[in-house]
Amino acid sequence: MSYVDEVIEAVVKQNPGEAEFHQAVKEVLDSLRLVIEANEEEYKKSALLERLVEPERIIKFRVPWVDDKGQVQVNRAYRVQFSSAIGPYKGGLRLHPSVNQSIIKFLGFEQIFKNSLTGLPIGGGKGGSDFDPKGKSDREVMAFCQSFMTELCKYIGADTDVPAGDIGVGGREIGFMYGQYKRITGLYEGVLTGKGLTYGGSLARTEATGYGLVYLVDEMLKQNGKDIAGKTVVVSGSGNVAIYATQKATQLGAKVVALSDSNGWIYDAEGIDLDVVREIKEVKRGRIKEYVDARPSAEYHEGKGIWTVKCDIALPCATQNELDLEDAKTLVANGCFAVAEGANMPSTAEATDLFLEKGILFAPGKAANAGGVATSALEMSQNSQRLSWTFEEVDAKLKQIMIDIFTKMADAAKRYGVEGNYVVGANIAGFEKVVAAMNAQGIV
Ligand SMILES: NC(=O)C1=CN([C@@H]2O[C@H](COP(=O)(O)OP(=O)(O)OC[C@H]3O[C@@H](n4cnc5c(N)ncnc54)[C@H](O)[C@@H]3O)[C@@H](O)[C@H]2O)C=CC1
Ligand SMILES: O=C(O)CCC(=O)C(=O)O
Repeated sequence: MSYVDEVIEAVVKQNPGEAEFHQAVKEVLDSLRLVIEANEEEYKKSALLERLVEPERIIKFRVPWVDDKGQVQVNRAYRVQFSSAIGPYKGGLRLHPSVNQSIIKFLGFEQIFKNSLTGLPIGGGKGGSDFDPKGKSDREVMAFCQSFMTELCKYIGADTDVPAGDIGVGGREIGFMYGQYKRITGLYEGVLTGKGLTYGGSLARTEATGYGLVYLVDEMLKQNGKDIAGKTVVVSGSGNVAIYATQKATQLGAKVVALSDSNGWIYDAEGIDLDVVREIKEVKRGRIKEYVDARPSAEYHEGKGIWTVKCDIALPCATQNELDLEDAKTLVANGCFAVAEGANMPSTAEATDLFLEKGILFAPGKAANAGGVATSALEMSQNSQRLSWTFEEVDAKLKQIMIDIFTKMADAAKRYGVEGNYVVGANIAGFEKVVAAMNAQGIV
């Protein structure tokens, strides 16, 4: 059995029930076979892969809080500090009822390579809780966030571990968490990113993941003789990433015709009116079906099915495994020629394989959505300098970082004889820097 297969088998055996984590490890290690086989003896001797797939630390804790009826609720929370090889742990916090150790570990593992691809000095981590912010009052969200941070603050810091937002964690939640961190530790430091602009946040961080996704798509299309202008785009989700991906794609001349949430999806043949979506999602915290109240010519469909909408470019921006083999077949049959992942691991392994087999331009999440964490690293730099850069400055850096990420993954794929396979390219390019840092630092 090859070294890669031995490690994959051990990961499955030693982490029972962690399906998403197994999936992420398999996807990464499978695509690294070319590199690993060329260095097998050396990597095996230093147990490089065994160290890479084992988090440095997992913190698991309870979060008690009081709801509006005076009832005490208890949630379970995690922070997975996966790898500090190239910098302090960095990665978001997810608040969603589906959160468990497997999901946080898969996200933390992906984050190692994504953060490496940004070219900035940030390690990999992720956290979250099974708390569901949906339907909770502001006071309940604050009570949860304060209790969550009361425990988490013991393990994080501006130079050790810097969390940020992810599903269910936006400006409101980051504000409550930051206030509690400061109150307990007395430190006014860049311990979280995605902060509000009045207390150390960076301009363009809110937009960064969605904008970065479209900058990368733009570059991928250009390098393949195509143009985003005039193309029809389907974006799934309607949260932070989806909203700003829609905005940037529209600015670059594309037409976004569909968005979704966990209940259903909307189709607007004239192009999504983002003001309506932002009012529903960012102000009212409502459901996407309310869109048709303001735009009666649009359609709302309950349940899954957004990938049946005919498009040139698909941008899955909701959640993991939201796009399966059947969806991929439908997209290809409908003429879709490019897919870029705004979410983390939204395509199943089978769907990804089909896209690659059919020659679809496919940008994996760890490259395509890296603009968010890259801009978080820029927020950390501004906090350290005690300076604030302009929107234009941050946006220009973000754009260059996304172009560089495309170049790195395209070059790595070419170097290993699989030109155009950006899955292999992104994994190799991310892996190389992490391995060099691990080797330089001895057996730790
Ligand atoms: N916010 C950020 O900076 C970054 C986010 N991501 C990833 O992007 C994805 C979306 O995150 P955000 O937009 O930040 O979260 P969000 O909480 O702002 O929005 C999530 C969206 O996904 C939808 N959704 C959740 N579960 C769904 C399901 N089962 N089916 C259909 N829709 C569903 C929600 O209704 C919501 O519209 C996640 O995979 C996240 O890990 C990746 C990089 C950075
Ligand atoms: O901005 C960050 O630190 C985290 C972003 C994130 O969670 C992600 O890239 O998936």
